Amino acid sequence: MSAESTPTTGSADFATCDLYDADESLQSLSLQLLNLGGRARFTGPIRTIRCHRDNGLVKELLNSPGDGAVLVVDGSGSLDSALIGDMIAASAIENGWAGVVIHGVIRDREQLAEMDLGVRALGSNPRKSVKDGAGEVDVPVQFGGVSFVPGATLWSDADGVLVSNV
Ligand SMILES: O=C([O-])CC(=O)C(=O)O
Repeated sequence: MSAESTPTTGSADFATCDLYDADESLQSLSLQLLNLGGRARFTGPIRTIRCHRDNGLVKELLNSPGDGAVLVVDGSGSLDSALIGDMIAASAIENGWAGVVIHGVIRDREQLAEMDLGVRALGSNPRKSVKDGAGEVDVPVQFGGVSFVPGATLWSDADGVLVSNV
């Protein structure tokens, strides 16, 4: 299977191992983000947010049309407050987002595990974030040795996360 022949949105049938074998230039995330959503395999074009313990922008963006995109949130790796929970995840599903990859934590872990959304994060914390809206949308972000550029494609499954180069 090649990356070119793989559907690029939604919960398509692919294997990240096969994609990597077909194209070793793909970026692979070594950071072991947990698979916490009910959709374990997801892919789509990347949108991004950079924020720190403030999920105002995350809530706003996931409440707008996702068109099959994956939102990558660089929460600077903070374990101190959740960047999404079940309400924000529900609005992401309603708005057609494929998934959310978070360098940070979530809450409502049991509920997210049952929801049809890809969710990867460092873990969970019941403490919520503030909603002042501080941060940046659709800027390139980096973590775990991977550069996440808006418009690049992300694939996530049980084995890990791959990102195309743009
Ligand atoms: O509102 C938040 O900050 C997170 C949350 O609990 C939810 O999405 O349900």
